[in-house]
Amino acid sequence: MPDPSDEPPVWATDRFHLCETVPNCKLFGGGAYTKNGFAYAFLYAASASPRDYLDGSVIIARAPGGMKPEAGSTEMSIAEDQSENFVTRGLRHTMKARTPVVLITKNNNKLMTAGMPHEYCVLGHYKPTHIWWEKHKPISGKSDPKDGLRYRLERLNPYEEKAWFQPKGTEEIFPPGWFDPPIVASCCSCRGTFQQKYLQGWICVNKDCRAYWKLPAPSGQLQPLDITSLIYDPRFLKQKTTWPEERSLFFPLEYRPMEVTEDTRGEDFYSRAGWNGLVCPNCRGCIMRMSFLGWDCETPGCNYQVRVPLDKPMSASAITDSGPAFPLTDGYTPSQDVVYSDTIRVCKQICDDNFRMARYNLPIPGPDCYVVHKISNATINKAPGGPNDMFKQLQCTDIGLRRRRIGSEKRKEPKYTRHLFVNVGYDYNFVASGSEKSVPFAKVKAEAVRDVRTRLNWSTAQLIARALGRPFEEVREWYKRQEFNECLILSYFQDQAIGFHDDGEPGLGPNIATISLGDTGIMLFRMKKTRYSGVSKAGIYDWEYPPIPGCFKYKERLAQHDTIVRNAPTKNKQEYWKEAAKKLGLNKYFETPPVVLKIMLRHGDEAVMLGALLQKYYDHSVSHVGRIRFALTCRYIDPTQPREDGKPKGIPEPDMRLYDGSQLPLPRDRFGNPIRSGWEWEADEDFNGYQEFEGYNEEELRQMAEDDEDEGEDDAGLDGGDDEDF
Ligand SMILES: O=C(O)CCC(=O)C(=O)O
Ligand SMILES: [Fe+2]
Repeated sequence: MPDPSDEPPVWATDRFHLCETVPNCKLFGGGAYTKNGFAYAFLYAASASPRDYLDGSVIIARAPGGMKPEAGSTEMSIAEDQSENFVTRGLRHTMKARTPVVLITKNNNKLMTAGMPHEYCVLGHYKPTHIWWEKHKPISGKSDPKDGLRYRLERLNPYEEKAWFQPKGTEEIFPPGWFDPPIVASCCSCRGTFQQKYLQGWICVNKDCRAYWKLPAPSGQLQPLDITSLIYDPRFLKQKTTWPEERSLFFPLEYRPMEVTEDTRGEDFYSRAGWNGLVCPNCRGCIMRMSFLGWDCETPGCNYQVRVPLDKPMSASAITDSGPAFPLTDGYTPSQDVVYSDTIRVCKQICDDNFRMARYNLPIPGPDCYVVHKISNATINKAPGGPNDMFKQLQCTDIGLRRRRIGSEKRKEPKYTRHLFVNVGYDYNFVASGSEKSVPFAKVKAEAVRDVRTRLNWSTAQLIARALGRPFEEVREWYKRQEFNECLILSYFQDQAIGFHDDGEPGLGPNIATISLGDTGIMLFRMKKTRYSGVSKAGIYDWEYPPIPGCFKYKERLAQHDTIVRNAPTKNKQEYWKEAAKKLGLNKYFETPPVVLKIMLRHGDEAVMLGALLQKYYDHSVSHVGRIRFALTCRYIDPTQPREDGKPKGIPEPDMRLYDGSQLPLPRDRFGNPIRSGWEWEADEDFNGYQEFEGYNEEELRQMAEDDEDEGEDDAGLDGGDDEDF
């Protein structure tokens, strides 16, 4: 294959790099990117169908969909009639609005006449000029021709430059406009006016017309068209379309890069624009913002990098609060949490050690499962080594925060977490594959961050002591056996979030504690889909877990669960479980379970989840409004449980430090007396047993469910929902 004449304007080694760098090109999944009714980008890859066409100025492509491969071949044929969908409609709107689309090619595109130098190359901007219906030879075995849609696109090329992908040393033989203009005629049946597209003759391309795709014969009779030997009319194919003032149209293939000047602050790079990909000025490859430190070109031999100023952090006073919040004072900060479900038992808040502590018991059988929200105040945040110091240190120190690949390293098309993270202490076997090791606590450069697990150990042992009504010192002793030995540090820039997931991996302790820094995190809880609906994706009855209040058909399931499980046969179990689910009418797997609890995590707040079953019954997600949020989450990882890949988990580092949050001066009343409330938790007076869901706000929940969908549910978990805008 000959080399192309020039280098592509932008290229990438994988989709992710491309999608984060080229504007309006979020082709994370399929072959077209549409948004708000417009089609913006198309990926033009492997499968070519008959009559597909490409040269330096024109592309004729078939609309995606309805295709199947021919038996024993990679050639695709139409198996079903296509119908106009949102992509076609989007392209039509784009065409009418005179807005170009970006075309990307993959290096397996069979129509390219020059070898592609990279996996993904941007061909350029194209003007959509025609969309029409055709009849297609159907897939072998089917007799009727099928209807399919075709697009003609013309390279936006106001300066008549040669296409970079034109084979080296060649010219386009017939540049656009070389031939006479296309023949235009109207259909005598439907009156539609169309250009003649094929040399065989003019045909009507209105699918609803009786003359559709038939050749008018001299006798006046309509003849069927032989679809196997069609040739494009060069007058149609190579016509030149001009758009008004297209010489003034300049469509950049990269976002406006953020400039680093003397005035630039670190926080400028937390905004959405601050973590877009860059096009390397040296090699034209796409560079994702993989690191807190900035951008590093990954092309071997190309050392281009952009560094973010780490010495000008965002101050704690610049943190944006989501919604109406109360200014922090030295008093106990009011809560902004919302309990949407009556199934949650809210305990009386305890105010002590400067924290307002709200406890939410979830309706799970067996030992108590609950979430505690510890709401911080100004005294805590400002104390040396406290949240304000941590916030600063996290921004100013290179602690290794990076985005990492998700799933197996071998996966052909890599995916990356959206947010950045680094693991400290024992290895946590989560979704990101990363070959990098966890950083020992002793080696973390930011001191306040190293101390975070000591703080959270104190907090969690305190909470357990309160829950048991036992003295702290006593609880602290046996708690030691399960104290946190791992800390996952996550940073979320603007629009980054963590989708619904649980923290119930095998080998994780029952307690998980997080400290939230920066902008307010919105932590949502909802039942896991299988628990809520009582049935797995595959239709199997959820036999391992008894139903809990708030789940779909709670009463019916509760009444029958034990019997169903008891009567399970030893053979053909799957069939039995499927039948059981069907009988109960459990058909809600694909419905989003309602959010039951919203916790507003402000700067310095802690969220503690207690009880292993909590992770089996509920998922949580966290998003934030604003530019930057850090979450430092500590877990206990059982050293005796093997890691999935058999590698060592790290070096055990018992928590030898001390932290005692009760040493800070307490809020005082106007007579100067310290204020604190009781030691033990009590249920709120008005809790009247578990009920079906009813107390939640429909509108708000729908909104949340929609927001959630935007995040792309497939790879929730630590992926943080990467498929933006899908
Ligand atoms: O961002 C957060 O606060 C939560 C992080 C989390 O859920 C996790 O690390 O598993
Ligand atoms: Fe989590």
